[in-house]
Amino acid sequence: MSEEIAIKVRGLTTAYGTHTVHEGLDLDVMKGEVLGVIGPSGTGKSVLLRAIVGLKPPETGTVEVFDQNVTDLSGDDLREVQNLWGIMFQDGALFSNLTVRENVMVPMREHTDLPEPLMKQLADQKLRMSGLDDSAGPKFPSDLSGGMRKRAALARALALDPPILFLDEPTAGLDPITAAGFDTLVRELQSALSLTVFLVTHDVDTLVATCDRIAVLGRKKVIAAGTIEELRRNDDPWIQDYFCGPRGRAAQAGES
Ligand SMILES: Nc1ncnc2c1ncn2[C@@H]1O[C@H](COP(=O)(O)OP(=O)(O)OP(=O)(O)O)[C@@H](O)[C@H]1O
Repeated sequence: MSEEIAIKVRGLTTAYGTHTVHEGLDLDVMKGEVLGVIGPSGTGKSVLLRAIVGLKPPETGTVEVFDQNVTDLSGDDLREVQNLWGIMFQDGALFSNLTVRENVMVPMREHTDLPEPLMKQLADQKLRMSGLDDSAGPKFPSDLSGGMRKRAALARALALDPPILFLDEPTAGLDPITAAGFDTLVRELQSALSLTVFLVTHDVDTLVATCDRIAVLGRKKVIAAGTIEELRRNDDPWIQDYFCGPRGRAAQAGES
């Protein structure tokens, strides 16, 4: 991790109708870190991710990615900046009518003019990097297990070699062993590719296994950010319950 800021969010306010989700939210994601984003259900973790990547225009505030203000971009400018990140949505969001390999090729088709054979080769490479063997490429998403679908979605997020990866609940719905395998993969890829990772999760095991720092959302803002050790010393009741309640203690025991 460097001291350089990869993503800088300042004064972010988002709303749906009269419902304000974030109000004056500030957040820094440092280059090369895995930042976990946690908080009670409905505090706006997914909306924050969507606001950063331009899918939910904010009411006010700015988002800078590598010093470039991405808040007001549209058209070609937005498309260009989208090459800086890959996104793995909560449900994987694979196209069910495309093979796994074709799914990984979708961002390449949208953002590059690479020849078809090279796209196929690169897609297979991303699938292998994500822990799938060559037999997965020609299959349809429905032919894969939940864990394999998550890996395919990760391969698609990595399709354009982005420096930043957004993961929304990557281990949700996986059994603990498959989830642990996915956590290891994320950490290995982060280290091999020097990725900056923004990871929304409820899974305390995932936080312990993958994250350098954690940001806690609550009361429409980031109420705390730091390492797990730092957050364990925070006296906010939700944070105490999260890290020092039974599940947090179990994860801590697994860590030592
Ligand atoms: N498309 C939408 N239209 C209206 N309200 C929305 C929409 N998307 C999200 N919201 C609202 O924004 C708030 C934050 O939602 P969000 O999904 O970001 O929460 P979250 O912290 O990710 O929750 P969870 O942990 O349950 O996934 C919620 O009150 C939700 O109902």
